[in-house]
Amino acid sequence: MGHYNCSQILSCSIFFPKNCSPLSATEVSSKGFGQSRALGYLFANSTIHQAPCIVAMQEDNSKLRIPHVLTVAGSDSGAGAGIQADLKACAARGVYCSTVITAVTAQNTIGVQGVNIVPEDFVAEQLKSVLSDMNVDIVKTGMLPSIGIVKVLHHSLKQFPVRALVVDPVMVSTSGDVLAGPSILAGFRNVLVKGGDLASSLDAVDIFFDGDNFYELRSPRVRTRNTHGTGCTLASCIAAELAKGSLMLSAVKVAKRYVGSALDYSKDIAIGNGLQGPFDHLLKLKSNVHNSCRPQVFDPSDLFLYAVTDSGMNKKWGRSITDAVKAAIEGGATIVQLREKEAETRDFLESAKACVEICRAYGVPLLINDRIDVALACDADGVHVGQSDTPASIARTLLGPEKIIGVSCKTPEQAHQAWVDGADYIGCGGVYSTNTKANNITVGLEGLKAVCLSSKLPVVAIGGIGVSNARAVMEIGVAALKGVAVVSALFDRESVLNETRKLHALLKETTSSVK
Ligand SMILES: Cc1ncc(COP(=O)(O)OP(=O)(O)O)c(N)n1
Ligand SMILES: Cc1ncsc1CCOP(=O)(O)O
Ligand SMILES: [Mg+2]
Repeated sequence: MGHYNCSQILSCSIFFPKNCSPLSATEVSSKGFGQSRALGYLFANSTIHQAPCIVAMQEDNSKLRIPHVLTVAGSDSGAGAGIQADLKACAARGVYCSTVITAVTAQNTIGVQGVNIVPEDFVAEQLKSVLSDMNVDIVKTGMLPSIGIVKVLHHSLKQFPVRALVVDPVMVSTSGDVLAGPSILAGFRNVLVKGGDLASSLDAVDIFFDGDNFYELRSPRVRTRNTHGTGCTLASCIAAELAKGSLMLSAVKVAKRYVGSALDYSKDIAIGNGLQGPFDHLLKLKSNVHNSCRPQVFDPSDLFLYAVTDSGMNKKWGRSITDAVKAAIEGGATIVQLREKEAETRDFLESAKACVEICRAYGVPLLINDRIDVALACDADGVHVGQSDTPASIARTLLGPEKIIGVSCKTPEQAHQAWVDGADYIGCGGVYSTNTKANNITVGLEGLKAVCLSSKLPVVAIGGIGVSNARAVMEIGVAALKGVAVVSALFDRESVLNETRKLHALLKETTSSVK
């Protein structure tokens, strides 16, 4: 991070709602920035430095106080910018966002086809509704289409002060026209000058001024057409971080990093036919497009033949994890778990990514044993955790609602807790003793049956199971038992394909006779 000297700064002025007095202020006018087009400017009240942290603050022992940003901006029908971008950015950053709409625009990725400005008195009414009731922490402004609306906002903020104001004025249009000169900037203490639109620069360089020092914030430029709404999003994200109690500089840094990640994540998505598309604030669309052939909901029948890998066994037989996984699926495995206890994290991640590709191509879910970080990094379908691993409730929080979570249980109480924690299935065992997990307490068929009878979740049996005893396991005849999970009977063998086929055929036979 570099420092800029004061000869590069011009003065300007603006009000703050808390005291409405002009503060000394600045604008960066270094050569490159002064000549650039479509710069956005963001401002916020420096009093935020004394702000307490309010994230999920408890009020009167019962109410949870949620950080709250009010955005005062225009609606973008294409939902890439404006109010819609602000809502998505705040949601992504975990902050409540209320909205006062100043104008309704008809726009898409091609351009703006129409603008309908909301009457001043109705903007005032919206402001009063929200500010008089909702404990707003930070106000963020976007499109303020008339002096009258600026005055209305000023008046409302005098009546209902907030902790800080983040202003995102449009100074220069994308076409290069100056829409507001330096004089409107007088009074800001904290200023961020965005350099993201300087297309000639390899990096995206912004300059932040906190009233005393200048900081250069540099990140790699993301090459993408999907940049519509980056300014609104950056400003909203700064507002969101401030609402959570961040200091100004860290709020700006987090916001810049968030926008960079969102752009990078969305760089190849295609929405609309125009030159500048929107990006994905929630970092979700790409994976959904990518995974569109994958079932979104866990299907308990996937537990039928559960193949669990073991790197030691694959190494012993001279095969890679990917070859082992492919052979198991071709032999009939209906779900795969990578249980790579010895692997280095980097190697594990690399093979996990390759296995995700393979499993996705076959439409078979892939879970990761123990390692939630690896599951997230390779976008696996879920994880399997044991009683001494990360609790399933935390795994659920980290992985979100769609991923599959399995939990090892030996007792009905553990099975109940797994259900409470948001798990999808239970792995019950060891049913029989096994060298694969030495010193593991076995539950036997009785223990398996007790867990299955009590469980609200589907169950897969594990531990010492193979062709010789899979029938006995399935024949306990309890509806919750959906299949068997197997390590050595598939992978500590010469041919994974043949062993999986044999076990699959046997399970098929068993289930048809049990029915
Ligand atoms: C399907 C399935 N069931 C149980 C386990 C065992 O998990 P855990 O208790 O965490 O033990 P480790 O596998 O980590 O040794 C499992 N992996 N899969
Ligand atoms: C991971 C695990 N959890 C309980 S037993 C077991 C090992 C199962 O391996 P195998 O199928 O070779 O008995
Ligand atoms: Mg474990």
